[in-house]
Amino acid sequence: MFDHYSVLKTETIEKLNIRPDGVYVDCTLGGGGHSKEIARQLTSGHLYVFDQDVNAMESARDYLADYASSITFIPSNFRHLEEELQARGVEEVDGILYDLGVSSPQLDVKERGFSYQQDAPLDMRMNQADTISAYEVINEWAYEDLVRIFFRYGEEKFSKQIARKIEKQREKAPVTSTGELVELIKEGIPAAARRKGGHPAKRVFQAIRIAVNDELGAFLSSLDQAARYISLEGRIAVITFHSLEDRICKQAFKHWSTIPPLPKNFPVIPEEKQPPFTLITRKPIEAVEEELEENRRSRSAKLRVVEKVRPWSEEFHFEKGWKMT
Ligand SMILES: C[S@@+](CC[C@H](N)C(=O)[O-])C[C@H]1O[C@@H](n2cnc3c(N)ncnc32)[C@H](O)[C@@H]1O
Repeated sequence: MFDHYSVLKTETIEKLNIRPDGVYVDCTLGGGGHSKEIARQLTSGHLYVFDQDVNAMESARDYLADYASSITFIPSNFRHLEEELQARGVEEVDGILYDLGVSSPQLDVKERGFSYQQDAPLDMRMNQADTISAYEVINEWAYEDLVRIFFRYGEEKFSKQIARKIEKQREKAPVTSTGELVELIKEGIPAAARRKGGHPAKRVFQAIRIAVNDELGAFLSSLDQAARYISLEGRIAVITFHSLEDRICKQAFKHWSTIPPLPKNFPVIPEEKQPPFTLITRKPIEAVEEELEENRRSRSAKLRVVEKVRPWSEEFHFEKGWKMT
């Protein structure tokens, strides 16, 4: 059975303003904790749930068995949000939730290769049907690409040194396990720096995981679809766990809720320039002490919520203008 602590559960459900007859989407089903809370509040309403991990979906299906008639399971990447909802005849929804990243079971099942704490094959695919795993990234990607992802997605200062160690090793034989990779990362980081800032492999593992699953690309592409799909007065809630996803969320929400620059002396703001969303959380909501005591992962969690106040206009499309800084 999937055992998963649902981060910021009470706060998220409260901010989603669930209507018993509403239509909701949980983009990241995982263990099903948030979904169960949403489903419990529905009478004639319906919940669509996405997860690209079929194992997660099968376990959550059991966990949610009491609410089966109110839930449609969609085993797909949430980057296909619009397409999958359209295929099921859904025209708009009243609330969408993203609780990003990996679930505890994905981290805990050693063979999935997400953890730097346990020796396992290099994998890290959330969707086990995907063709690129951590093995391909580590053994086949060019030195420059490794440096780029370690630096951008892991904010690792010693990206070049670590990539050089990997390059040297794979000239002799492929790197096949997380244990071998942890050793190479340690060798690439000077001893003094290795003792600071948590486990030395943490940042590089995060970077590889983001790259393998194209996590930022999927999130960016899904967000604009969510913005179009949500009904008036509907809300989008996002829980992020690291600064890169939080930056995307914060900037997208700001973009959707701000009047774009207008020519000087513009007499009135035309309707299509009026921002379609308003911020429900000016500052992100973080876990309270009680939750922090129960769950370590909640420490880095940030919840942001927006509400749709006007019809969507393509003027506010966010993905096209986003640049990684
Ligand atoms: C943090 S867990 C969600 C936990 C869930 N809210 C709960 O209460 O149990 C994130 C889940 O989202 C899934 N996921 C991450 N990125 C995804 C994507 N792009 N498309 C579909 N599912 C994704 C992962 O496979 C994982 O099961």
